[in-house]
Amino acid sequence: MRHSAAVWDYRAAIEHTKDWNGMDQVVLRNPQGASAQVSLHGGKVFSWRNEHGEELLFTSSKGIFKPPKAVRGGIPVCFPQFGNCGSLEQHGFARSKIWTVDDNPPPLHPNDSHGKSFIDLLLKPSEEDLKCWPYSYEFRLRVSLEANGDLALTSRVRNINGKPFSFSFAYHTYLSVSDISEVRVEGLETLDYLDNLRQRERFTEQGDALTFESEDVHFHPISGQLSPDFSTARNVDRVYLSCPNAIAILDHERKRTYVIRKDGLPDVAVWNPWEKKSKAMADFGDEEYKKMLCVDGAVVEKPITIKPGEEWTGLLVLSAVPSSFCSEHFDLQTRGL
Ligand SMILES: O=P(O)(O)OC[C@H]1O[C@@H](O)[C@H](O)[C@@H](O)[C@@H]1O
Repeated sequence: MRHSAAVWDYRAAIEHTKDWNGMDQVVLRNPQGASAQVSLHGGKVFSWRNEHGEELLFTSSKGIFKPPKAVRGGIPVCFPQFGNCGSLEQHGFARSKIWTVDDNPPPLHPNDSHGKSFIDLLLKPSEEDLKCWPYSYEFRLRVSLEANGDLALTSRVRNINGKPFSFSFAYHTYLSVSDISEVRVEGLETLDYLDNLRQRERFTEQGDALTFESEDVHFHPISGQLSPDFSTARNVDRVYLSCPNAIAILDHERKRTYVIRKDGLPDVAVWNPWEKKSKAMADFGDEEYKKMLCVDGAVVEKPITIKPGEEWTGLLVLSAVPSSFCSEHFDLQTRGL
């Protein structure tokens, strides 16, 4: 499929195809050659490639491709529950459902369509679903590949029920990294977080950017204690609260920076299973924890409640840029956005 930038047809840049498991998927392209693959299984972005064809999302080589199991990697949507804080299955049911494509989605504004392609996926509860979560809703997920290669996800959850309902949410974003010990997360300094490895106890992050140590156990430089809130961590399973709307993940070895911008998503979950948990997960390679980091725009601490007829929107925009290009520009954004 060829597209001239001058007559870019954003609807024609969408290809409906099947993944290797025979599951329906949609491929979005931009004029520069970036692409995103979206699977209807789980309503999930499966792959996001830059214009050089480099994959920016992690997918486990041991992923289990058998619905309804969610394949480990990409960007599964956690809804209507994040983690196990509720009566539903871990991370909610949306990630294991088969979504549909809206063939007639609300159009883009003409000024906003240049070089962009997008798809709207829909999830509505079946009779069976209503038995385990008795609320009627319409979930519209717009996945959009921008002219500059950014990936934008917009979730709209509408209450079409007779009474209010509450939910938590996350874009469970598996970023691909060169080596976890080369990665630094900026934007979470000094924030409070709930530590899932310590019964969701609340801690405060130190002033340094979050890094991930590969070998030795680290001690707090002042107290000398092995400190849970020391900003160098190994296995991490935390929910940072009331975060800024831009977070940067710097991969020094690859000289690439991921920037996450978000709106309507106050919290940020950070997860790396590290060695022991990796070995315990059937759908994850023993060493694969070195190649990924989950950084999720999320709503966890204070669930969203929407009344009948109301709609909630959560926006996430992912960029992957050379670190040299990003540093100064992002520095201003994290502090001032
Ligand atoms: O194995 P799952 O259900 O995909 O979850 C992966 C991880 O997801 C993280 O968001 C959770 O905080 C972790 O506790 C969990 O282990």
